[in-house]
Amino acid sequence: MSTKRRSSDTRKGKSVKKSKDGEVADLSSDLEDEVIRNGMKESWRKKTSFSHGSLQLDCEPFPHGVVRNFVQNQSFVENLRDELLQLNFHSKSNDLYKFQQSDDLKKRKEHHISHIRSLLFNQFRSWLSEVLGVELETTVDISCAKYEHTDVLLCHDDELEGRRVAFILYLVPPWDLSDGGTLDLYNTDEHYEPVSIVKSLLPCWNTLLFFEVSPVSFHQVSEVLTDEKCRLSLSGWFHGPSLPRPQRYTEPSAPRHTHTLTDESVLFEWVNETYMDPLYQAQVQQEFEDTSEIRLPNFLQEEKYKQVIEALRLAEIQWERRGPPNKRCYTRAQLQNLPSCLKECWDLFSSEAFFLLLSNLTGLSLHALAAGDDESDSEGQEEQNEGQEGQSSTDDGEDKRNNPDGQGLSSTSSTEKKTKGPPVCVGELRRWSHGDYTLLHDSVKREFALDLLLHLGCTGWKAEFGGFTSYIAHDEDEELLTVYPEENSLALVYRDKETLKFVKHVNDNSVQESQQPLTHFYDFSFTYYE
Ligand SMILES: O=C(O)CCC(=O)C(=O)O
Ligand SMILES: [Fe+2]
Repeated sequence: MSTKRRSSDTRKGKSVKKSKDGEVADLSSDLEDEVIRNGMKESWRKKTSFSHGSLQLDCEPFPHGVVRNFVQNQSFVENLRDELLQLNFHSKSNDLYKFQQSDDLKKRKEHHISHIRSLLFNQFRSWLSEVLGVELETTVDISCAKYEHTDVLLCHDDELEGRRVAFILYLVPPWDLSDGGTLDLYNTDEHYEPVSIVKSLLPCWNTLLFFEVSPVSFHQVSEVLTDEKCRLSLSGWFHGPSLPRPQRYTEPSAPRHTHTLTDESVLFEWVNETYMDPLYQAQVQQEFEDTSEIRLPNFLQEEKYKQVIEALRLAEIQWERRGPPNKRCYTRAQLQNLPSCLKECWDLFSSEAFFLLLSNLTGLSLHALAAGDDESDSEGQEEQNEGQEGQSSTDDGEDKRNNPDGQGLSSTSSTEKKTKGPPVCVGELRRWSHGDYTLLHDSVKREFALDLLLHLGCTGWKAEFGGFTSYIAHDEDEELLTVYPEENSLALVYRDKETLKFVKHVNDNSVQESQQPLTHFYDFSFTYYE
């Protein structure tokens, strides 16, 4: 931890600064008012709210403050904005965000940028240190962000070593709720997991917002919906001693099941007969072994496919929302009252016959009858693997799959496999609409797995709508594979322990550009473990 010191420029008096070109920059005079400062200080200590002049403090759902008219001089702020807009911006996109970030501002020499940086990390930092009763360090941590139509920063808590207070100075034109781009604050549950948005703050010209970074400081920048305005901001963190962090909550993993007992007839009823041909299967397996992924178009037979599409539109399906928002946001169908056609499709993916088909298509040992597998048959073992615990056995865990290179989709070559037990699967029928996504997070158990995705109702879906599945290498932002929604096309992807996946945020283009009624699509998402 770096040395904590109160810098010599803590000014109690006037802070007027003359720039080279004569432009003067003063922070709000309310920041120099002792009565207001003491009021803020007292409220922060008691975790109550406070409002006076251009300053406001609220402690729900977590402590945050607002300073309106942060810089007194209009023309300074306008020139600062123009200076920032001249910088190079880089498009940033991953599971959590899509926006543009400027070059590093730490050392920029432009007049207005260096001046605001100095005001923030000297004068304002001293004020904040006093109000919070915390020594904030002189560390400069600041960047400029530009959010335009469909840009977003999903639910996160900002926690990173050293960060104590987050700040954002908004440099936006007049902004309405309908423009999106609000800063949304979440409340949290007993596990310190975010639950729902309880406060939304509209960005406002020359307004500075700050909040304490803590285990509960979950927030998001909601998607920008206007295509006429740019949400420009300066943001960063004041560093200081971190608040104590309880251990992050690890959610229990979904129960996994062994296959259900069925005969082959289910395959001949449902699956395009092309994929039932052993010669064709051998070709698919060859390709899969080379690339660890394959797409099988027109997977369901035409008639069955039509029935499934029709059934997906039935009102009787109960769609439940899945959270928490720092991990996922989409709906899935409850199994109890699934229309019979969808239940049958579900049963197909869970069936013994399908485990065998997958073995033949991929070369993985998902069934004892698969060539090269020397395991005993796992018939009759149903629903016995609850979560991760049920899988351990006294077997040696040796790789018995007949995939010759022994690797999944990966940038590395780790070979460790799941402790041996019978092959198992876990699945969901999901619906993806505007605003839905999944995020990478620590609770995902990293292991070898075969992912199956069957996209439905997505004809006309475009890559720029989001909703695609992205596979990336752990700890690197390297994209390994993207699975775009394709109608009635089965995607199989074998991933290793170092490979993670997420579904990209479904954005406003899906609503604006798609032909009605294509505002959502569906997928059967199953994962199989050898
Ligand atoms: O721009 C905002 O309102 C918040 C930005 C933010 O949360 C961040 O950069 O971490
Ligand atoms: Fe943040």
